[in-house]
Amino acid sequence: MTLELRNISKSFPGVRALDDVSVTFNPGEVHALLGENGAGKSTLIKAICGIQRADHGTISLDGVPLNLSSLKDGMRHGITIVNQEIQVFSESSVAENIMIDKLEKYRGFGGISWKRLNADALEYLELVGLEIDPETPIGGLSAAQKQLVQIAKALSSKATVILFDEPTSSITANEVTKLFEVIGDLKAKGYTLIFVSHKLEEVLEICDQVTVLRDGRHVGTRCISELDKETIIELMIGRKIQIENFARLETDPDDVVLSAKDLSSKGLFENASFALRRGEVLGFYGLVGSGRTELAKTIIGHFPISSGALSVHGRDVKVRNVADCIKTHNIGYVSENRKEDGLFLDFDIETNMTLAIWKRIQNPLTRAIDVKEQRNVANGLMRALDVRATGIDQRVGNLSGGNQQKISIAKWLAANCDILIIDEPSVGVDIGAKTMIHKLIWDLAKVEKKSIILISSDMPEMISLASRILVFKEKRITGVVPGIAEPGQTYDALSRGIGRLMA
Ligand SMILES: Nc1ncnc2c1ncn2[C@@H]1O[C@H](COP(=O)(O)OP(=O)(O)OP(=O)(O)O)[C@@H](O)[C@H]1O
Repeated sequence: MTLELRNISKSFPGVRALDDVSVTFNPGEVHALLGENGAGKSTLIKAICGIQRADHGTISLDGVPLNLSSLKDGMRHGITIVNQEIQVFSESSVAENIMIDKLEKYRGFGGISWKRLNADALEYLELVGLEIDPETPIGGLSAAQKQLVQIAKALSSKATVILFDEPTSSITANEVTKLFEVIGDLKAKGYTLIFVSHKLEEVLEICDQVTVLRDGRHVGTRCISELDKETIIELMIGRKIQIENFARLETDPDDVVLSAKDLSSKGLFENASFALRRGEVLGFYGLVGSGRTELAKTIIGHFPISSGALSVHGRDVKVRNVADCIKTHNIGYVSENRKEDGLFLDFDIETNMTLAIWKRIQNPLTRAIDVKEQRNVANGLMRALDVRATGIDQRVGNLSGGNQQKISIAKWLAANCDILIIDEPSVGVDIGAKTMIHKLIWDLAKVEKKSIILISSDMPEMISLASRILVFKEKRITGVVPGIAEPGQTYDALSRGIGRLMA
């Protein structure tokens, strides 16, 4: 079906999130919706799905105007969303998740006919190429499998418009290939598909049309054949950006700031040994659940050490908790899960950015915060990271996802830690900000001689930034590969090397 948006506008206090946006999404096409962090993509998606009403404008399907008041309402009209924060009922079966809104159809005198329900669910699972028993509890599925279940659910609900909101942010390369096959299949069947992503290589691979938003305005809609990566970036940010090739970081193998020897945390990872040098970016690469984040969280005292040793600046330590980690050992941790343990969403930008340095900017006698210093630090970081907000007093919960990520990183930059663990720094972050964050990380190591552990499942990010890459698989470190700045290394050879260690 043809989805037509005409003159859509939406404002929040102090922000015009969408300004007179008109776009047409055609059936049988994958249509990318792109823009920098805060450009208005989520706001537009929410209006299309019925989650949040626009202030002005019309949305129509095959010429019939819609007046959607909820997500459920959108689904009744065949509009559905597959998103990264996957909403499934984890205790229940795959089949129940697919059929949750259609249970009445299977109710008879003897209650629900599970046999019929499971058989129907199986048909939809087959349509998305997912070979699993419909009675499998959904909680144990991988993120990619859960996403396919969401697509199966959309098909069972007779959806005609499917929106994908950054669907590849936490899935593996093989799973991306599979997802793209399913999307290709849906396209061939005439579904109207909207694809939101910051990964431009993927957009070039699977999309037919590209719509770019900038500061809430529709900059243009172009056919993919007219575009390349550079042109898309220019449309998105209004200028060209320089993608850096980072030079080699000179480090001394004997100048170790943090090391682990046969470190284990029961059930989370086993026998991890590594040494982090001063002025180095050490990569932890692996899939979600491979042990990389669990190891990082053990270093900062979030999980207990069950055996082995951890030492900081040559001394064996027992980090008691996260507060002890920053206070005693000067180790900071930028969490991958910003909403849960990175940020205080109800507080403003200034407070969040300076949380880790309150002690430093407090008057030792009166304990009053030096407000001027606090403002200076926050404003400086806003500029350095190009945070898009109305000001440092804006509530963090009202920022776009990418801008929240920048605040989370800024908080630890302000803390000036010797050792910084950064987990998935660029998930949900636009290409301009990603480049900026990469440069910041590299500068911290090169110029300020900070030692960084970089955790990422983004292979290009890992290869371009890390000096050495530890590869994790099934709770163990399976090997180490050098960084691309080492003499004679190429991207393809390194990515093959990493692939072998993960096989
Ligand atoms: N509930 C809200 N209250 C106040 N402002 C909001 C609210 N929701 C969004 N905004 C603002 O609207 C603008 C558009 O945000 P939106 O989330 O649509 O951007 P986006 O393009 O999806 O960004 P990202 O790529 O970072 O997810 C931003 O300036 C954001 O701060």
